[in-house]
Amino acid sequence: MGLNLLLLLSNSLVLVGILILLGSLLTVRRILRSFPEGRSHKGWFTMGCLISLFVLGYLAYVNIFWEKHTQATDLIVPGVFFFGACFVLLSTFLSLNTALDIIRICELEKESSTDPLTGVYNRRHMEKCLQEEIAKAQRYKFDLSLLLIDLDNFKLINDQHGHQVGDQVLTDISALVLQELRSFDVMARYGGEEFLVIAPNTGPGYAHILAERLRKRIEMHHFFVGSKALKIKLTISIGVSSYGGSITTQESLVLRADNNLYLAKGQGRNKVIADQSKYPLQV
Ligand SMILES: Nc1nc2c(ncn2[C@@H]2O[C@H](COP(=O)(O)OP(=O)(O)OP(=O)(O)O)[C@@H](O)[C@H]2O)c(=O)[nH]1
Repeated sequence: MGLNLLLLLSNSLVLVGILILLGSLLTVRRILRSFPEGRSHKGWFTMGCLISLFVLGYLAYVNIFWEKHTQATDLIVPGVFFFGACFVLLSTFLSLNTALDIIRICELEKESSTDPLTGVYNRRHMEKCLQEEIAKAQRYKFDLSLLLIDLDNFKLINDQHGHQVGDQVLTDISALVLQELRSFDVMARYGGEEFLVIAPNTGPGYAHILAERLRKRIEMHHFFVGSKALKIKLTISIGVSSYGGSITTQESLVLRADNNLYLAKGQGRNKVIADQSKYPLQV
């Protein structure tokens, strides 16, 4: 191999290697933008610094050995540099794709478990959570309560102010209720204007207190909707049920909460009826 060709080849391998490393840095930048702050973020930042150091090393190498490659074996180091850079690019590229795939899967999972209007969980996800909580209550003898919340005379809001205002009220109510719950409580939209709260580690007494707190919070609230000029008052009724006795299944828990909600509506609305044995379960 001629000397000029040897020099051209060895220097090109290192220079192209530098370009490939710069390409990897761009990929690392995209990964950093995709990840929230945290351990992975710090790890990828370190990776970016290391790649930058590699670039400096490659530049120093070309600078020192620009005309010093005289035999075929001198191609080994530039070759290792080149394939090393390819390896870094491939690793970062595959990591980026994996990260984007994971983000997409998380988004799909979130979409499939949340209600698009209010952002709280949907009924499907609620049923899954409830099943898990019942299993825990059975196994570890934990308390468990359900709160079935229904907006009072909500049809009137839709009829008087329109469906869009009704939607806004539903969204605001979800946010208000969520503010009152603990992080491990689960709130789901159970139906049109019905919400269900799963309260783990919560017995009948505290569930009743929680439901009363929610009822009062909504009663005191002024809903400003539309152009904010529209001030709406609204109340909710809540049926509460608690795990224990004959109520040990998903169906019986929901049915008891539903029966209690029915009683609350019957007693004039804006009311909480908690699980009490004096009300027989009506199937
Ligand atoms: N805006 C809006 N309205 C909804 C939605 N889902 C259900 N609704 C309305 O909720 C209303 C429920 O009416 P009803 O079942 O008669 O209950 P209510 O008027 O709240 O009366 P009570 O429950 O007996 O106090 C209906 O007008 C539905 O159209 C929704 O996603 N958006």
